[in-house]
Amino acid sequence: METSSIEMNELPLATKTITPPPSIEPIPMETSSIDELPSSDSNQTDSIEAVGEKRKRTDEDEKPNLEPSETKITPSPWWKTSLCSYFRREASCSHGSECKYAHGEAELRMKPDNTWDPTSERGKKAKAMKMSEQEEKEDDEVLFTEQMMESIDGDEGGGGSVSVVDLSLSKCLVHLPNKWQSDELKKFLGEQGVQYKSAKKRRGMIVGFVTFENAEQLQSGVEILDGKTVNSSNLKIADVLPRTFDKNDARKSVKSARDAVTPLADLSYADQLEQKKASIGQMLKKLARNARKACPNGGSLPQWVLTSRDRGGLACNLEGIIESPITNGYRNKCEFSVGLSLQGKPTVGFSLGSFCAGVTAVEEPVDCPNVSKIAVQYASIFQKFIEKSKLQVWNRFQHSGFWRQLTVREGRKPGVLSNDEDAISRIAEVMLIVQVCLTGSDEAEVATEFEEMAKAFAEGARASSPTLPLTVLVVQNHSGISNVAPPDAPLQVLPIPMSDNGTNQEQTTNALTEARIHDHINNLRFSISPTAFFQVNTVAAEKLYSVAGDWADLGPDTLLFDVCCGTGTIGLTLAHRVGMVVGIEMNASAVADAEQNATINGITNCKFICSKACILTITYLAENVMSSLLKQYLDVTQMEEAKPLSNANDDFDKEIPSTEEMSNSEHVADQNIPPSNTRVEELQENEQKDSSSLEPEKSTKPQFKNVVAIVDPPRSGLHPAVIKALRTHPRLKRLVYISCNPETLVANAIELCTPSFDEADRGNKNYRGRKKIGIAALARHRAKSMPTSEAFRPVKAMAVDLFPHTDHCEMVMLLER
Ligand SMILES: C[S@@+](CC[C@H](N)C(=O)[O-])C[C@H]1O[C@@H](n2cnc3c(N)ncnc32)[C@H](O)[C@@H]1O
Repeated sequence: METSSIEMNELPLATKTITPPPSIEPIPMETSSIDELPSSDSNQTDSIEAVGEKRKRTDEDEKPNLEPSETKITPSPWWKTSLCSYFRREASCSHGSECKYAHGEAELRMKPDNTWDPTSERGKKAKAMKMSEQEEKEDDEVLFTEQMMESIDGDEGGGGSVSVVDLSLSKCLVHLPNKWQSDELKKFLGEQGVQYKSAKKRRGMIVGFVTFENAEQLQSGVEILDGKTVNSSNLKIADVLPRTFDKNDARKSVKSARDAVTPLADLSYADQLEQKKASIGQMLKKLARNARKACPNGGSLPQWVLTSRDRGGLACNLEGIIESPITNGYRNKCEFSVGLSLQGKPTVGFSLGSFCAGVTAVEEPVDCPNVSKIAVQYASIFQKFIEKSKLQVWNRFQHSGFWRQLTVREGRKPGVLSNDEDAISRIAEVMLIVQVCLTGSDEAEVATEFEEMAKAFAEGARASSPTLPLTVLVVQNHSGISNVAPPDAPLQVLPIPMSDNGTNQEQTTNALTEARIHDHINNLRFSISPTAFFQVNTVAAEKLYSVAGDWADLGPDTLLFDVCCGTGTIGLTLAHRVGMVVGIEMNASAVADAEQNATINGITNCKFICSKACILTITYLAENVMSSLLKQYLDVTQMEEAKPLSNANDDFDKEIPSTEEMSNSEHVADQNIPPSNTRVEELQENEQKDSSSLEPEKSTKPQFKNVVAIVDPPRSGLHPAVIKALRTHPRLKRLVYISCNPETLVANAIELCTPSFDEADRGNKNYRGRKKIGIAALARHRAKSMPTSEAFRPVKAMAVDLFPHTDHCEMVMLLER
């Protein structure tokens, strides 16, 4: 089987060597056994930048400091607790029995913390068992923490009392269709012949709640419903955990905020890196497997697919994983939900699970190592304030309340890099964004609350030791279902009261009109507005951008497209290495930031293009702007050659995916919900206006020989039409894909890297099947309709860990043709 553990152990050797400081012993990279043997320097793993390199032989290795029993020295507790990379690869090792690493599974010992090398068979088995235990637990209980039960008798307004509901006679039904409401659930129960007292279901959740009249009804209902298939999902029956249950009850295991937000926090950082590298390796295998299936029948397979077997099934070499220079408190942006805790207390922190799965409890951000100390302090100040506030916290079931979310954004001083202990001194600016729902609120009351809130933040910041920076305080009004507000949700900057220094004079404020803070990347200063994207781990992002820049093979005659450019970070940090940068971004304030950032850094060879619409805009922009700019900046003879083999725009209108298709492709995972078809003309009109300034002015423009694109899309990946635009521009020979979601990178790479089908064999690109299919399968389907064009090939990939303690990881892939 291609995904077998043996193959995972055969990840290719890294070619990129990121040299650790001299005092640091290299770790045995290729084995995936990156748990180091302990040395006198307990911090050594923190300084090692990448794993994936070959283990290097050193003099130290020749004279192992941890001798076997022969020398009468007690062996280290770490002796033979990791597998030896040489032995694994070569079936021999020059250290023989003296080797401190285990030669095979039989020799392997358990680690002092009672765990096994995660790359060993026993390690993998233990991990799989832990995961399935976890899943079982999660399936058995649904954490139900809001007032739905109170209104279960049919009072949608929630006016009932929890005492009327007997929880021992209540059950949760899990895996119900998302769209159903109480009426559909009741109808379904009736059709199944299930008798019950009351049934409740909210749209947007997969969980419904049913209360029975007595134990017999409950038993019969469970028998009928358990495992029943509804819309191709099997129903599960779970117990209800009420909001008031005893958290310390050992029978009920409930996730903590730490488990929910930083699920890997209990692993060593070396093990986290190893796990992430292995998972990126799996993605590369998935790409090769799917590409093989996506190639036209009867044609020859591309070389990179044929040679994937030589690389253990990987689509291209995985060069290694670059670790984050800081692992604790690294997030420069933390979004804290406001809601009720398990005990029903107004809380500012993290949700313990997804609303869709019936979870709304919010717990304080205790022991979450990715959160900065400043952010935790502000969350606590805000929590104390809302405890006394007359306005209610947000209730997702009832869709009511006022206080919804607190976002803490931090800006670093230039050139300072330190560990978490210095976090406060490293942060120069802080922006607080408080999300509220103003619907139905009293203006005067709200004004008073805002004033009190600003006072509470200012006093809290001053009372902290050391004093916390507080630069901007913004309120965002949002009434949508989830806390993810659209970028144009109304913002209001609140004045922050300044200290009166003990005098009784009227307080002054920092009445800012512009809400922005600043951060620094590669010695450039970046201005960031409230809703603009900025990588949350700035120091690790520098490493990510530097890999992308190195792989892009830039030069003075390069025209660089920075697709999904945000505040312009990638293009601006690489501007000095290219002739011209064109950034494309849909968030208007991010584009304004990008332009300002070019100005404040004295960069003149960057152009940023914006549309405030959705994913369709970049489709249009990517295709039209790119061809327009190609005309401007590439010489005419080359343009002739560069004519796309097929007109990428001719079926633009038809390119709009149906909602069904979008949900199949999971392209709706973030906010990029496509506009309705009726808005397309309007969009095109606007974009035509935007791009009219890009009409050819050949005489005045420099000519570029080399066209490179760096794409950095959101989790949903690139829209199919953008993929087509990139692929059908023959001048674009090199593409660096940065991804925060390797699953969508794989899907997009299938379309970019598989050969075109003959006209006669082309499929219909829009998937109309009734069955939901995975994104890779959908990409294979779409690949069939790719206009005739030269395919890219994956050249190399690198994992970059921007998110220690979580299971997310960035991935960079170089594609060439
Ligand atoms: C992962 S961020 C990368 C931003 C930037 N490259 C950086 O590193 O700071 C993705 C960006 O793509 C933008 N975006 C999302 N969908 C887009 C679309 N359809 N067209 C243009 N930009 C889009 C988002 O607003 C966001 O700024």
